[in-house]
Amino acid sequence: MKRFLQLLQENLSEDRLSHSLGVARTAFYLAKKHLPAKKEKAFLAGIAHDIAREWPAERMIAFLKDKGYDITPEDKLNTVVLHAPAGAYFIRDMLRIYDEEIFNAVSRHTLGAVGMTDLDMIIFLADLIEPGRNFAQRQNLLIVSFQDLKRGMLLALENTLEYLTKKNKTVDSRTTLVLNYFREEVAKKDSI
Ligand SMILES: Nc1ncnc2c1ncn2[C@@H]1O[C@H](COP(=O)(O)OP(=O)(O)O)[C@@H](O)[C@H]1O
Repeated sequence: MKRFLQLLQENLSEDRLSHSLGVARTAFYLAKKHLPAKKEKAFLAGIAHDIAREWPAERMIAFLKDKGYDITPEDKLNTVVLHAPAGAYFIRDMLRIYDEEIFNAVSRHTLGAVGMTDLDMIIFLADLIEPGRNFAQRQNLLIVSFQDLKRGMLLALENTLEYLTKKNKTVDSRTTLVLNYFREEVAKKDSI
C-alpha cells in the first residue's frame, strides 16, 4: 500500500492526483449503480488510470516497446494516446496488480474499444464526468451515464469527436470504429 501511494505520488502532479481521486470516486458511484460487485475494483482502476499521463513520449514508447506492445505509426504522431496502454502495463508490472479487468479498463480509457465491458465504460466515463471536469456537456453526460453506460459512451465519443475536430486536433482512426459500435448498440436498445 505504501509503495502504491508512493508510485502514484512520484508519477502524478498534485492536480492530476486530484483528478485521479475524482475519477476513482465517480467510478465507485457509477459502479454502485451499474456494477455493484466491482465498485472497489472501479475505485482502484480509477485512481491509477492516469499513472503514465505525465511521462514524456520517449518514456512511453520505450516502456511499451519493452512490453512487446505494437506501436503503430499513427500512435507515434499522437503519442498522448499511449499513456493508456502504458499505464495498464505499469499498473500490472510495477504496482503488481495482476487483474485483467483493471488492465483492460485502463488500457481502453482514452480511445475506448469495440465490445467494452461495464468496467471499461465506467472508467472511460468517470474520467470525463468527475467533479473536477468543466465542460458544457458534463452535467448532461453525467445524468446519461448514471442512467445507461452505452448511451453515455455514445454521447461521450460524439462530444470528444466534436471537440477534437473543432480544435483541429488529431482524431485517432480507431475512433470511428468505436463510435459506430456504440451507435449500433444504442440503436439495438431503441428498437426493443
Ligand atoms: N479519439 C481520440 N483521438 C485522438 N486523440 C484523442 C482521442 N481521445 C482523446 N484524445 C487525446 O487524448 C488526451 C487525453 O485524453 P484522456 O485519456 O481522455 O484524458 P486523461 O488525461 O484524463 O487520461 C485528450 O486531451 C486528447 O488530446
